[in-house]
Amino acid sequence: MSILIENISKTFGHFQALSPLSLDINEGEMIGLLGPSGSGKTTLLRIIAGLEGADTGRIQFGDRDVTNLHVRDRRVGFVFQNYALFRHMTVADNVAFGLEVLPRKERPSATEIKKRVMHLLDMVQLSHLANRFPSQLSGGQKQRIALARALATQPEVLLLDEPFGALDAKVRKELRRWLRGLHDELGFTSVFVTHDQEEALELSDRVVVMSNGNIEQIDQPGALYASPNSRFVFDFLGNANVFEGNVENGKWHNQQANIVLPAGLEEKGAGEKDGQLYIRSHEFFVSKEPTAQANLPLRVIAINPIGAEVRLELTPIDWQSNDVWEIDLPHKAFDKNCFEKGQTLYVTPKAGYFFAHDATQPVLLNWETEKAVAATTA
Ligand SMILES: Nc1ncnc2c1ncn2[C@@H]1O[C@H](COP(=O)(O)OP(=O)(O)OP(=O)(O)O)[C@@H](O)[C@H]1O
Repeated sequence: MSILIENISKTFGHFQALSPLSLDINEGEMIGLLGPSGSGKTTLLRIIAGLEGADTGRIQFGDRDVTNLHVRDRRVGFVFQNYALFRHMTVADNVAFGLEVLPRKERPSATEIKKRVMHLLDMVQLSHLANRFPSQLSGGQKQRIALARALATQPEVLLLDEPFGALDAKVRKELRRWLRGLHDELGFTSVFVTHDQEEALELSDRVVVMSNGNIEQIDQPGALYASPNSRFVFDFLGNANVFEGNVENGKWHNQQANIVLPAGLEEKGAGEKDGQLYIRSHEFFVSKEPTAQANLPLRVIAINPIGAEVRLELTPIDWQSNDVWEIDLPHKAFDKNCFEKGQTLYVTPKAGYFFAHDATQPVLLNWETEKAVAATTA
């Protein structure tokens, strides 16, 4: 079922929670609504569900205009963060609930309901727990039951609000994979809310990045990461380090630190301009001396092994940055250099994005190919 959202807006009192926004969701697509707290994700999801009315605009499911339809007539499935299972009902009764409350003429027979519940429990691989009560389940199991319950009435649209928010990292990951598999197998259309960028990038066909009640960018995960169209998206999607630079003699300077401008900036209209360089945490060389390309001294304040990499937290020496810098190194590179807390090191960017103070579009920089190219935007 495709979903068309057209000029939807919402205010609470004087507060504009959603500015008029539009979004086209294809049948069978999985869409992640990603954004910081308060950006309007849940409000948008609730409006799609019919749990909240919009002030303006129109919503269509396939050919059906559902703008003024009651939640129960929209035929969507919901899953919320806090499971919301009925505590006094067994797992099987929880899953059957949506079917039991259907009007008599739509309700399947008792035998059919039983069969469907067992099938759903098989699908979420929990049929052996059919007679347990929610209090006897783990968080991950409860959430899978909540999903089975949401799917019982065979909705064509599934809406999920931080479905895995309350679970630990490992279970989250497993459930993510499992949900994606189920989505592909059953072919429903899903919209889920998350503030976890990894979750959004891993699970979604397209990600909708929101801030302050607006849609900042809509794109496939790879494209979003490679071509953020604003500082906000860049910042939100990946541990960016920001270098504020003023141009002098072919370099960006910040007090004692400097970075050589890459070739090609002029053609892109960003030559000899002051602005900010955004550099992701893995886009650096590190060394014990400055290089011909950059003199960026930093002091190591923390060393944290994170999976396959080591994250160094660093503060600038004799130059200014508002944030702690983070650099991710493969273990090999880290071991070779034997970095220690308190030590001074130098970083040299390999690639980054340049946002000139007077420009709206970023320029993609690549010192390795000595090029600056216009970042493609959605
Ligand atoms: N019923 C309400 N009455 C008043 N303000 C509300 C109401 N619901 C939401 N808001 C406000 O609207 C804004 C958007 O809220 P929303 O819950 O959609 O954000 P969110 O992006 O889902 O945030 P979170 O990730 O924290 O859940 C917030 O500033 C919130 O305080």
